Amino acid sequence: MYLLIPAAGSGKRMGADRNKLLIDLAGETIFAWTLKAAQASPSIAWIGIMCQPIDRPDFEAIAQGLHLTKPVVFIQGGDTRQASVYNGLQALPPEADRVLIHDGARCLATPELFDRCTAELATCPGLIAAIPVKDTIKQVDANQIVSNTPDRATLWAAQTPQGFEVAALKSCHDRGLTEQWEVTDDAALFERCGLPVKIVMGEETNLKVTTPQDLAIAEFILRQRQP
Ligand SMILES: Nc1ccn([C@@H]2O[C@H](COP(=O)(O)OP(=O)(O)OP(=O)(O)O)[C@@H](O)[C@H]2O)c(=O)n1
Ligand SMILES: C[C@](O)(CO)[C@H](O)COP(=O)(O)O
Repeated sequence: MYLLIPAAGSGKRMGADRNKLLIDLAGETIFAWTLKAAQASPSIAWIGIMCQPIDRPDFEAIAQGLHLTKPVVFIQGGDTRQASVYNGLQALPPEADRVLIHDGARCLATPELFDRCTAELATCPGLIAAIPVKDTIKQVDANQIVSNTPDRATLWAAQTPQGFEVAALKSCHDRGLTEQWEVTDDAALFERCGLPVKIVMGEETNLKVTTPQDLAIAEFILRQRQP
């Protein structure tokens, strides 16, 4: 399976002075933990990393230090996650017919999750890892008044990996560009184009390291995993 890792963000919500993927987390960078999971997943055969030029030397050094056995390609990132994935899709080898996309910031995803998504992607054109929401979710209007309480049984929190047929996702991204859709994940483009997106059970621990609080929680989870 081909894997694209969007890693071209800046980490504004982390409040760091550099890409948050370069922050230390339990002795490794966030980026290194993500790469290690991809390396340990038998189903992943090729890794493309979308990053900003300023971060590339650091990312290359980290990847080199991990002695990865899989081909790793660095790709110019874009101004948004959507643009970074667009660039990643253009850089896939022509023989790539399916692809997994996994946020560099979701550094706690297990190799087993990658493998489950890979296996499932043989059976459908699009999928996302997701978990059922535990909270009661309120929809709120512009005046901060609750307008609706959707049935929780229908609500799932989207994660990555997200996997797709390459040709279909490329045309969804092209349409997104033409129609100026702005989305926060690739599944949203698939959905807007009327294509089905299947759910694969995600992982409670597969959080996206977004804020300093997430960093502390991620550190706790990683320490628990260490023998
Ligand atoms: N222009 C961008 C923006 C984000 N990402 C990547 O998309 C993933 C999810 O984005 P997020 O967690 O929001 O990262 P940042 O954009 O870095 O964070 P923030 O929104 O707080 O600035 C991250 O792995 C991030 O590096 C990307 O490849 N290109
Ligand atoms: C793709 C994603 O990780 C799914 O949960 C998420 O949508 C990334 O979006 P963010 O707005 O950058 O948090």
